[in-house]
Amino acid sequence: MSLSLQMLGTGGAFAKQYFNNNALLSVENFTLLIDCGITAPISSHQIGRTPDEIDAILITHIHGDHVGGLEEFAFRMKFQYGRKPVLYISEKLVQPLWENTLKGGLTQEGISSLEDAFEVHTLKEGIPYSLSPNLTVELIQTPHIPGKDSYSLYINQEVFYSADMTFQPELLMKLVRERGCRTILHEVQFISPGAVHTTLDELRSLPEDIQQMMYLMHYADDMENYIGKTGPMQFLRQHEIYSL
Ligand SMILES: O=c1ccn([C@@H]2O[C@@H]3COP(=O)(O)O[C@H]3[C@H]2O)c(=O)[nH]1
Ligand SMILES: [Zn+2]
Ligand SMILES: [Zn+2]
Repeated sequence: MSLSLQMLGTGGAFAKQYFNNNALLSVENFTLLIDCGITAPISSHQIGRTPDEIDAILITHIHGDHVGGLEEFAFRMKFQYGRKPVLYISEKLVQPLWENTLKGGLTQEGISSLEDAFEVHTLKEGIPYSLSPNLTVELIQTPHIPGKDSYSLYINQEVFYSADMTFQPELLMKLVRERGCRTILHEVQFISPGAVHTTLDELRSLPEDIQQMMYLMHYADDMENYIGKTGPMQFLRQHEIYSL
């Protein structure tokens, strides 16, 4: 069963030419929104998608470009569509997402916890969960900011979707050599050192066969300057529909 991918945005946190790096992943009649950043509402609007068409949201980590659109999403679902959005999230992110990101805006009569605003499904790392009959997602914790939990995704045991993360060549090699990974959607930073992200130079150091299965995302506004400089790796384009 092939997966359909449409990025709501492919930009890094400070990009202005591209929306936040959020993805619509569809299989059969089920659509998952991977991260819901500040620009998710305007980007969805531009492609004519409304919140009620999204069956579930999954959050990788708590930065604005990944969670900044959740307040609007929850309020629209409550007041325009009369129901709670389904939210898949690491058990470790529930408390910080509510206490540090959403509590201020969403708290009112009838809403005093994350569960009051969303139908929350907590996920443990390392376990594939069935979100729909043809979609499984496994959280893989990957390093981003020290002390801040962040989770990449292993989708249907064949597609790796990186959260924001530092370069983890051993993980990528293991996924491809031992776990059947055939497609990698990876964040990229053009300027070294990566610090909290993975650089283009680091990705270019991977074996050629792994670069061939890689699409680049979460990039800066000068992406066009790097066309032709990424070896076999291709840039994902926002709003284009890919069959994975
Ligand atoms: O220790 C830090 C924390 C943050 N930042 C910047 O803030 C951005 C937050 O969103 P992001 O994770 O997509 O990208 C991050 C970086 O651009 C950083 O350079 N070093
Ligand atoms: Zn980010
Ligand atoms: Zn981040």
